Amino acid sequence: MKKESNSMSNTNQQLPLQGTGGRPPRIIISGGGTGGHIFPAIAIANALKNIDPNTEILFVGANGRMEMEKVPAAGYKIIGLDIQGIQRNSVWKNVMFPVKLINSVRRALNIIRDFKPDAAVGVGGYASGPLLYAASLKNVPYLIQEQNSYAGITNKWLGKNARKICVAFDNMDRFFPAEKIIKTGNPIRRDAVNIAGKHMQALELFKLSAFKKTVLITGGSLGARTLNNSIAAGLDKLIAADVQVIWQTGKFYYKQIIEKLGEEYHPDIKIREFLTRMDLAYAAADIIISRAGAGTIAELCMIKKPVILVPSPNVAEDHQTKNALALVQEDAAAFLADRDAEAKLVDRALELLNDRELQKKLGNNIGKMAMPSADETIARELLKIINNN
Ligand SMILES: CC(=O)N[C@H]1[C@@H](OP(=O)(O)OP(=O)(O)OC[C@H]2O[C@@H](n3ccc(=O)[nH]c3=O)[C@H](O)[C@@H]2O)O[C@H](CO)[C@@H](O)[C@@H]1O
Repeated sequence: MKKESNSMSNTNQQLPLQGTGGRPPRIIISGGGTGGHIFPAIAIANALKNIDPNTEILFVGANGRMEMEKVPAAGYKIIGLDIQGIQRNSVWKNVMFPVKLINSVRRALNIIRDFKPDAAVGVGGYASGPLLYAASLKNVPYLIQEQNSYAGITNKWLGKNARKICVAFDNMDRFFPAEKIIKTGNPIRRDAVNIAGKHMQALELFKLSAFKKTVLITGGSLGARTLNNSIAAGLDKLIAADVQVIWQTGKFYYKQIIEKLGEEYHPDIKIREFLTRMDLAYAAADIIISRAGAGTIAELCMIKKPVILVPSPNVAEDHQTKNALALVQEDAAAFLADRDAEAKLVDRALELLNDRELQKKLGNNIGKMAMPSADETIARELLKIINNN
């Protein structure tokens, strides 16, 4: 596996930025479903625009999914395909799947015909499959960005025709042809991790006291039931310890938590459905409790704060545990199994808040694992693909 350095090579910098016929490059970025796919996609788009503001970028997502809201909010155009994933819990819900898939490939072929991209990117999620399949039918070269230490069936299959596969973990040749793999790290939105000098602004936004310790709880882009239950079970202890909390519940759980606790439960407990300013949430936090999604982990490495990871056990091949252990092995994060969280999480958080030495060690070590230029490295790889085509 080839490993890219974090700084750009000269060869890369001298790349002419041109699409077909000398016009600026046109690129389709496809995928989504959760923040873990969408935000890396936006980071790659931002890096492409940073290299050449004239680059034309079109996103292709799945109707009804988070990308249809988050991508326009980031300033990019998106077209939705009428595609869903296989529903494992119900055979009936899958009856329309083959029809939707065929229609999505047709629609993707039309999008490619109209937009005339020089290259495409797939970040995983429902829309990547039909779009990249259509790209291969139309001889449009494409790159895959795999965030996790485990690749799903669709990405493995798409990997066969990909020009490059950008990954964040070692040993990915279990899933993809070794000669196509580049270890770039996961692309992160730079504004989400730019926390320098923002502590006061963060305290103001969340109406927090400068004299109390702050715990940030994040369950990833959708929130996490176990983290919510664990915090709810330990609220009295947190309040008694005079700790303030930014508690991101996730969209699915917010209403029921608010119904139970009330909007203004306690002035030190800030309950939020979704955090649009992750930078300020990270800036406010003394310690962070988090799921172990790949994108969140890449961000945590950049902000260098002490973290307790509680990986979700409900993801393919238990990949969040692998994501978390990669850090734990380097003494870069504390770890708590999902099954122990309700009984132990709040106590562990309070212990960590009182242990300055451990906080320092974890913060230093997690910072060593950051790969800050993944977005730019991937953007340059894509431009190389266009150049060589
Ligand atoms: C349940 C599930 O399937 N999780 C997967 C999903 O996680 P998920 O969608 O949670 O994604 P990640 O943890 O990788 O990233 C979450 C992203 O959402 C942002 N954010 C989060 C909360 C919030 O309130 N505001 C906000 O902006 C974070 O800053 C981060 O950029 O994709 C990841 C990357 O493929 C996988 O590793 C996870 O296993």
